[in-house]
Amino acid sequence: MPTADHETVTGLPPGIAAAREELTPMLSQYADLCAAHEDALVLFQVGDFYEAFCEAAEAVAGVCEVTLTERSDSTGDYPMAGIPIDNAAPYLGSLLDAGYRVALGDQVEDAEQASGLVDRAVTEVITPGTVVEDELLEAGTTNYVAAVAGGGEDGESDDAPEPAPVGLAAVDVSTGECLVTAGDRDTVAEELDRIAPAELIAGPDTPDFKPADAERGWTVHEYDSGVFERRAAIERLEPYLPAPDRRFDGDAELRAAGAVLAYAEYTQGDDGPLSYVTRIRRYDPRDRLRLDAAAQRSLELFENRGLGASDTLFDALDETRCALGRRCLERWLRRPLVDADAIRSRHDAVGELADRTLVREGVADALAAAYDLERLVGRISRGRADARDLRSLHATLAVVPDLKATLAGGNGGDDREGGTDADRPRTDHLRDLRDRLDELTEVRELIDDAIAANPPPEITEGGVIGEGFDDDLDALRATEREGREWVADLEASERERTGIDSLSVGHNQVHGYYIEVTDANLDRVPDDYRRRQTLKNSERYYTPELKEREEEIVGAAERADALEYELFVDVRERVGSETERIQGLADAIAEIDALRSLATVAVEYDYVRPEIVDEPASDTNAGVEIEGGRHPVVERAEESFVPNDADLPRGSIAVITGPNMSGKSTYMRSVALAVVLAQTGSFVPAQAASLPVFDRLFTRVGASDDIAGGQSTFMREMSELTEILHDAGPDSLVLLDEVGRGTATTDGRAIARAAAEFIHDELGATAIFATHYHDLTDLAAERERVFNLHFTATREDGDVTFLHRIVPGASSSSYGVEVAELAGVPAPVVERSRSLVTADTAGGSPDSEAASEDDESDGRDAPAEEEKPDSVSLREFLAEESAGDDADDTPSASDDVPNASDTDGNIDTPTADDRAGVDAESDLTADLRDLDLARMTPIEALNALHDLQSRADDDG
Ligand SMILES: Nc1ncnc2c1ncn2[C@@H]1O[C@H](COP(=O)(O)OP(=O)(O)OP(=O)(O)O)[C@@H](O)[C@H]1O
Repeated sequence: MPTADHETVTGLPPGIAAAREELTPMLSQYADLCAAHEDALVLFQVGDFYEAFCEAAEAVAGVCEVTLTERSDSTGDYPMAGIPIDNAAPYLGSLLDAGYRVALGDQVEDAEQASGLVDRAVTEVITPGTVVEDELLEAGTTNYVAAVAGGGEDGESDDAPEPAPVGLAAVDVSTGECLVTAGDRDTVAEELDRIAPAELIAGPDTPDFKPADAERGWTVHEYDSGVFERRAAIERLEPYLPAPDRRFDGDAELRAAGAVLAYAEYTQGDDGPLSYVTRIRRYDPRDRLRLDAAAQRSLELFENRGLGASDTLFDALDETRCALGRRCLERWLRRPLVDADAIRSRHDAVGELADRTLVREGVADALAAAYDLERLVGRISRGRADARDLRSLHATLAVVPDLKATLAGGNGGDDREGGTDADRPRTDHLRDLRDRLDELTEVRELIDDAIAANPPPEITEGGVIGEGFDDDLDALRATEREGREWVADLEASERERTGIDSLSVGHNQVHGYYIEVTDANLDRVPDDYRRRQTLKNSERYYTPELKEREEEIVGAAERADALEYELFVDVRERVGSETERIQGLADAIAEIDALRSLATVAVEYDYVRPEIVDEPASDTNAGVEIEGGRHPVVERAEESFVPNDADLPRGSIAVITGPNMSGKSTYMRSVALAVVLAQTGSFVPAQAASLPVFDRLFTRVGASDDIAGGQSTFMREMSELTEILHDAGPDSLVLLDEVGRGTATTDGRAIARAAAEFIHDELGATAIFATHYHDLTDLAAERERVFNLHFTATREDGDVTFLHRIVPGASSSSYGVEVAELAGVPAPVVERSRSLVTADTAGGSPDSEAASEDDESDGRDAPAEEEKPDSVSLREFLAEESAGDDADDTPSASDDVPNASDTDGNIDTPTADDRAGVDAESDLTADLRDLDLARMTPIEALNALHDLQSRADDDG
């Protein structure tokens, strides 16, 4: 994230401003462009370089690591730094990375034809969110610029019962995709995190949105407040869609959409509407499974900070063959579906492609030749495409007939039934996609006829238009060709005519064609030779005829080049007029590739189609039922992954205990990932699965598992918990992994318990709660829909083997000391820990492992440990805490605050004095239980805890 203050080097550099009155015309032109682009660093074309001057030059030299030179003219010396236009991309990339917007001040007039100063204008403003240069964009990704806007006066009326909605609009300028939505502040913040724009445009009444994850954060850019106004937004949007004020749900959406398009147009040279933004898609975030940034991060959907960067769910699913498919798959995974029929429809298609191996492989082969149509069509409509781009479009269109035939079973057929081609594809979904494969025959033929098979990268120097496309061009080329042939024959004919064997015919840039005769033969030079140039040992001549031919050749070549350019631009525009159809084709290809990718993964990694149960939660408690479920990413890294079942009725809470490293986190993530996969349209890694449709997925993972910076980890943990307790409902799936671990154990376990009770009693969400606080397993006895699960490990001669198998009931040992030993903690420390644990547990509970094994026969509803009274005193809490179940707790700052257990020193054997405080502590416990966590801000929660802790100290 850029942090530098660029004020001194965007807009007019102070050094130039100071000398403004006496600048030469060229620098004065530079100053004008700078003044008109206050928010950008202007790069000014001088010949083959983009130059910057004064302070801007220093910035360019520093960021791009190029030499700072000086331009001297009659008015003074100016620092100058430049980057080569031919190889500008890496330098522009560095400037964008450093947080700059860059305005390209190009020469817009042929330098040779200009009389006086060449005209220059800003043709493009390159910004992190609107960059379109292929070299600066990652293949197969999206790059959004977003704008957020309030609803204006209407939405902010004091009488409004609801908080004013916030509008959000995002455009990918490289592809033309445009999304618009609105919601309350939290919803929009979540959507922003999901979209992860590279750049955010802020208006006058825009709330301040900070990225949840600094590494995926955006650059915020304050932009002209006028474009956020309602009237301006309507005018801006009119060319894109008729009656825009009736097409959006409220002014907030309208203003955001108007503003983002205004900014996008500005960055593309302010040439008016972007013709390739043909579909402005409104959506409601509630129509998709809501996965906030914390969930995306902890489920490692797109990034994995622990393992290698490629070990993410997305990578595990990505078998796409083209950039279109990759982008589509990413979109799907960021926004899984919540409509059961839509989910089943994708499953149908994946199932069909999984069954029909030849079709799947045929489609893969065809798609491998597909280029990124979305970006191609963007370049074509922007008038930036070259002849090679049109050829790439042609190559992509050429695969469409194959793709259609393959999907119809014609090119590969049906390996299962070996039947005829009738009525294929079998599923509506694939049939519909096949029908949407527009062959665009006219466009394909036009490109094939017009554009040379292997055109050069330049479109102004000829060679881009094929033979036979245009009669005038063919005639010019014929003239040029004949002229050259005539010249090629000239040497032989002149040698014969003059008898000079050493006579030669040549050409150079300055003098054109010439006939060269050495000094020894000058006496034989015919009368019609005219002298052109004298060299050391020879003379160069031309003849009137040679001159005439030369003019013919040069004239024909020049006119041919100009004509080719005109023809090319015309073809490009004709192709551009089909933008919408090409985008429709791109969408269909993208979906086919994404579905094929999911099918390939399903076959290769043995996934199963999940049954989707979509009765409302109130009608059935049918919840998550998974047989032999696996973690899609971890299973690929483990030699032998142990599959586990999951049976989670709606509204139930599974409390999972077990040793460190036994697989608790992996298990709960497997369940959540099965839900995400199923709702994305994918099959799931399991032997069988039946899943409800969830509308939101929340995760809260323990502090030590969460390395994201920013807030204090405990603070962050509490903010996320607050959000869950506010927003989760009966259709939510909640994962809580070691909640409370970021603070002192006493506080942590109190929060964990209170949160679990609240989720059960008030929210009715389905939840999995992994914890080392073993007393949480009591909840199974106290609450109807809470049950215990645990992971087992075997201990032999002090060695621990993790079985990674989940079984009903609770476990009480965390094997923390053994894990510490495995990790290489020095032997004396391990031994001392062991003796402390033994001392603490002496006279304590029976062998808890044996107890929990017994519980297995009781099924999941049986409480695993001894029944405990409803209300546990703080003293008992503390005594339990000492039972060695939290040996892994990360020390935190708050651990330093003395609490009852710390000051006591011998917590297993309370003294008489201690007992005097029991009543007070019971009050404390009651107060603790009474904390209404869902309605507290994190700060209030912290203060309350601090207060309780101080009272515990005073009482003790
Ligand atoms: N079902 C499984 N089969 C095989 N290996 C597994 C399985 N589950 C987990 N593992 C392995 O065990 C390691 C630890 O798993 P995980 O992080 O889920 O344990 P944990 O119980 O949550 O540990 P902690 O309590 O210390 O956070 C994983 O990194 C993985 O390599």
